[in-house]
Amino acid sequence: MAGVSIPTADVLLSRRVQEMVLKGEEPPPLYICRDDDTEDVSSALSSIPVIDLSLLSSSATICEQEEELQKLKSALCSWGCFQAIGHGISTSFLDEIRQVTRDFFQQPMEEKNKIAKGVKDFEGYGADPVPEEGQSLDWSDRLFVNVYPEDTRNSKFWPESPAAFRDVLEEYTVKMKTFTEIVSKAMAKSLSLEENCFLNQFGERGPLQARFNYYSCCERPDLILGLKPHADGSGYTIILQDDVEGLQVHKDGKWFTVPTISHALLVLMGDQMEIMTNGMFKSPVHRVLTNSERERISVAMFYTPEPKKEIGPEEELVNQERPKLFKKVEGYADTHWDYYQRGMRALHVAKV
Ligand SMILES: O=C(O)CCC(=O)C(=O)O
Ligand SMILES: [Fe+2]
Repeated sequence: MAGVSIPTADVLLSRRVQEMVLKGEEPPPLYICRDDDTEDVSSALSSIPVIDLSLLSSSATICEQEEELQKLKSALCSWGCFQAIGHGISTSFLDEIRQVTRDFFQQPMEEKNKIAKGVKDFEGYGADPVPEEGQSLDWSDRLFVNVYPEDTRNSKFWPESPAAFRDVLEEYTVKMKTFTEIVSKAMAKSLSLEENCFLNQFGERGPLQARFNYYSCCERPDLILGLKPHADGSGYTIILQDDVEGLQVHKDGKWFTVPTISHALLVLMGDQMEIMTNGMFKSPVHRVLTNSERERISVAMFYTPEPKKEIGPEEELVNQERPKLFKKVEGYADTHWDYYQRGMRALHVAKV
């Protein structure tokens, strides 16, 4: 038909979903990806396990510690994720992070575009590059920044407005670094491994990268996803949700909604932890639904081994019943860092 052109992915990715919604535009066809009839969403009572990290500290009894470690192992071997409570980060501080995130996205486009990313880059405000042609697009905008180690930060991508954003993110980074130390040790202990083994694989300079997600309201939640099904290429990811549900984890052929708990952090295994545990911990496929009434925000913190580090299955987890499932994978050049950067699953390159 002469005169009618359907916008391409490149054109759409240079625009913001939030902008289309504010202008009252119809969702373009490239965002349409799901056929609800084929979806199998679980209404089962079983849900993502909740782990109380305070029960893993030396102030808890040995019996409490053992019990919580068993729960942790079972959660990661079956679900590949858990909701962490008792982590020592106050609800009021978590609320502050949620608030600066909302305040950032509520600003005029002009302000946000001061830290816009290039179409093919990762850092900055915008949309992810699409790794494969023909993939549907996500109904979300995001801000992605390196936060640790400090010398990898690009201050030009750290918002100056809202005024509190930088300080809050800096404080959150410090807390996340401590959190990853606690959780990495607990995961090792749950598998009866030396407590520092995963931390040694990540390395002292294992990067933390923050992704602030904004899911605008969507008039067709039956057809459009906030984030399409994917597994994270990270070591593991720590997700702070707001009070709007939307995140779902795939398990046993069904989708399970992650309940919102205001003081909890969802810890979700990525491909690198699946490799390091020789497949014992699962890196679950997950997705985000859209919502016609309320927008949603989340903050995902990706924790990844140092880019140049070689990682592989812990030797103690390789035995006759569980032969080595993965090769060692190096950092650069088509290996773990490369795949993580492209947002693709690393597992298929790492299989023995
Ligand atoms: O928004 C969420 O809850 C999940 C985000 C996520 O899966 C990601 O950023 O990789
Ligand atoms: Fe994810």
